[in-house]
Amino acid sequence: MKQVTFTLSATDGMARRGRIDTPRGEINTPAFMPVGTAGTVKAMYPEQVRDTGADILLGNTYHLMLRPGAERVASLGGLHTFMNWERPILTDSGGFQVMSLAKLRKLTERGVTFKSHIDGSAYELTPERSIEIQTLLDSDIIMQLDECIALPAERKEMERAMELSIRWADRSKTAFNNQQNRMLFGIVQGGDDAELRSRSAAGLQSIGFDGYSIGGLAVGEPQEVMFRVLSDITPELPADKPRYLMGVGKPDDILGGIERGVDMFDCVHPTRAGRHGHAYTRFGVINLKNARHRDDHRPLDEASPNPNCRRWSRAYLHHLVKTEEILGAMVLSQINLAYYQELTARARAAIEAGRMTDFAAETRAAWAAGDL
Ligand SMILES: C=CCOC(=O)Nc1nc2cc3[nH]c(NC)nc3cc2c(=O)[nH]1
Repeated sequence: MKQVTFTLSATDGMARRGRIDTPRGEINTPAFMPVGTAGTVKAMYPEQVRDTGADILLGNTYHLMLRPGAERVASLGGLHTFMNWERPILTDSGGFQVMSLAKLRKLTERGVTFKSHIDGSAYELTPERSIEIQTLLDSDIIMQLDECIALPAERKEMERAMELSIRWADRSKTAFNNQQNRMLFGIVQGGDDAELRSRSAAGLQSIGFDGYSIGGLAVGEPQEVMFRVLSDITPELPADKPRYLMGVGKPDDILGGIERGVDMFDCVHPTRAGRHGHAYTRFGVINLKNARHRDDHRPLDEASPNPNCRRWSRAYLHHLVKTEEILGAMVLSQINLAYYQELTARARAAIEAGRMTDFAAETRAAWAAGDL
């Protein structure tokens, strides 16, 4: 009997409020998943990540298979024990990062061979090996190996990669061997072509997955292209399965994705932006590198529920960022992750109350009015 299940509890337009129940705890959707690339959400203790409101975090197969290695993590008790995060973890299949990070990549029907960007050692990633790695990590939600191409692209190229990803989806499903204690997601590809996207969605559903990721987006296309693809494809996906938009995004991307029926998001942006001195508040993003903050004794937002938005002056945060002090990365990573969790928590409440339209309008108005 499947121990990881999705329940839809409310809808408002295309927006959905749901919950994924797993042996390691529940995931409230819409959900934002902090990225814990190499077994750590950078500059954060796992307890702090939980305190921001995160139910689940993401681990990257590519990084972990290179260092410390999937078999080593398994021998040390699995990724949850290794990193002291006992709640759910989603892992990616590694395909995207092989194509964006690895050297000397060779992609064939079998899979992809590559050289590590760290020490040049040789690896092979196939649909079967990716499932094996994610199972060794003991991940709660795992991904098929897919081929994601950058946009813009020729239709022939989008079609080739989409069809390969469906064949790899089938091999991934077979290798998954119907494990009951974790979910396997298929990944919809097809670039910005509605017909290819429809074929991908139909092909994956005929194989059958526990959830459906929407891949091949946030790869350089304008936001309106991403939104059009989402509006077209979410109605073609099963209503009773989670939808996960990979690698997205900034707050306005996430709000637009929720409005178009997406349940799960992941992005390095809040933590990476924090390390680069950008703070997300309900008024929008503030660049604390800017000299205008040098004498500003005001906190970021004294009405925020987050103590880190109330206890530090902008001048001090500016100082930490300019001097590249480690505390700057710590404080701003926490502020940004907490903001992303506050945004998704408020969206969940709005959908339950049937006021998603008002919530979206109020949120965008605050961003526009931004007194930064
Ligand atoms: C990430 C979780 C699972 O990922 C996979 O196993 N494969 C995969 N990852 C992606 C990651 C992306 N990031 C962005 N923008 C920052 N776009 C992305 C697109 C894909 C994609 O099409 N496939």
